[in-house]
Amino acid sequence: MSMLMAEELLFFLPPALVALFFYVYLTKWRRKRLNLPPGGTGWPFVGDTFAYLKPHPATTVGRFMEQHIARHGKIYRSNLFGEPTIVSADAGLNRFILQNEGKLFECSYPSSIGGILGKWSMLVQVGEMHREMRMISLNFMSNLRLRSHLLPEVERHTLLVLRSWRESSTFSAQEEAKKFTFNLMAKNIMSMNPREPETEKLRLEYITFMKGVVSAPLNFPGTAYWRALKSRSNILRVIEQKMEERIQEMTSETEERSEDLLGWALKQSNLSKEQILDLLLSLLFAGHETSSMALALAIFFLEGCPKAVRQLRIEHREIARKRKQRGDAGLNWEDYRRMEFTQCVINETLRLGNVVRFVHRKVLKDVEYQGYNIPCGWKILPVFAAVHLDPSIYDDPHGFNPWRWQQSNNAAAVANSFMPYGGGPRLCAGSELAKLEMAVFLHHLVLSYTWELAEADQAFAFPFVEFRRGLPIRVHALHDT
Ligand code: HEM
Repeated sequence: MSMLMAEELLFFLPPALVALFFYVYLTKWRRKRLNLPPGGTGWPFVGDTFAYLKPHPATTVGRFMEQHIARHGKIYRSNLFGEPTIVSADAGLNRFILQNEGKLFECSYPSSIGGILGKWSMLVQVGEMHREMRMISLNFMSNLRLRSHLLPEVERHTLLVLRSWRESSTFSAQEEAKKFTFNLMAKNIMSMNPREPETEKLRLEYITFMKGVVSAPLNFPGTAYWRALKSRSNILRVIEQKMEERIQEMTSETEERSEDLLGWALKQSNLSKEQILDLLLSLLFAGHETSSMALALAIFFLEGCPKAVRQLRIEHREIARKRKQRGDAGLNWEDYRRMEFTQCVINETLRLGNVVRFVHRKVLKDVEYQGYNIPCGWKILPVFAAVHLDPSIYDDPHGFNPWRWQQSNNAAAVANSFMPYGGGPRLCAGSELAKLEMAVFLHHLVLSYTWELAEADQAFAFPFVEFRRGLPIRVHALHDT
């Protein structure tokens, strides 16, 4: 038997080697003929992945990116995540990539993300299924629902967090921001109430889960990925139980429950149970990590910019005065629309903090851009952070300057380059909710407290953005408001 195998091997090996030789030769020959963007391939197998992902301050692009842009320009080639990759720090190319989603390029996240978020997750789905899930999410966060339902909910959850802070106490602002956004999403997705043991248990489970989303997909006991997969099962069990309860209750549904996404998806969509589970899980993920980090970054940047806090306080005192005159207990949509300087603070926070630094795409067809060939099958990364910190677009790009959004001299260039929520057919489905959350939270924060850093801290891109020490702050209540 083994003799036979050896003979077979001898028979097949030479043609296989010849085929391999031609494959390598043809690939090289094709590459030589193509005008690929400048760059290199880095180390065997891993390429430049580790250098690219090396943690760096969130308000910078990191040394790897800086050096590569200086050496090769804003579009360069590399080898990242095990694939030949084009990296783009070019505003025009980034926009072109996102707007041609499904035609020339397609969303393509590493297998670790798909494994953890699930094969039906909206972030990894493409085509028809993505469109259906996107429609459900957009309906759920429609303008009408934002005004009528989500605004009061956001305010209620803001006050729950802010009223739990004790005078002169020190705590992690990042943790508080995460609690706020998680509880808001859990309530609106599945009608889970803050502070209840099952909500708190789910939140803690989610922290382990999150660590796996960004870890290497090594599935054996003890790894972050393995633990995250376990957390995924535990989280799904909770969501599944909620779903079963809901199906039972469908006939005698209360008014409040019919407002949540779970009820909506069960009633209005043709999705299977498995698909709804992954949809809810990924919305919990997309809607919680990003906006909480944006909020923590705003608290951090504002602490270093007392002039902006003073201006915010003036804006929000005026809004509070008008609300009082009306005799309203809470904010209404007109109040929110008046938060103009607040929107500048939010924009500047997203520009400088870059919560989502880049997105993953693959090339579906050979593309030519600015004379460069971008080959089909390659990975391509539009890096928003590099554009947002580009000195040729933003003056003093590393400084926190919310006023730049009031009087921009190069308004058109800025408008075309500012993409914190991505763009095209996959533009963030929760961008309006995220802005609302931040604005309402900042409203009550500046009216109720002053704050200072209890310990020096800095946000780092790991590449997910996080404060090393959790952003410890000390607060003092303002009694005059
Ligand atoms: C400041 C906060 C936020 C930032 C910076 C942000 C950023 C982004 C970005 C850049 C994308 C595009 C990903 C890609 O193209 O591959 C995205 C997608 C998405 N975001 Fe957000 N996001 C934020 C808040 C939220 C919130 C509060 C929700 C609410 C649930 C949400 C839900 C989603 C969903 C569902 C998608 C997928 C859209 C699709 O594929 O069609 N995001 N977000």
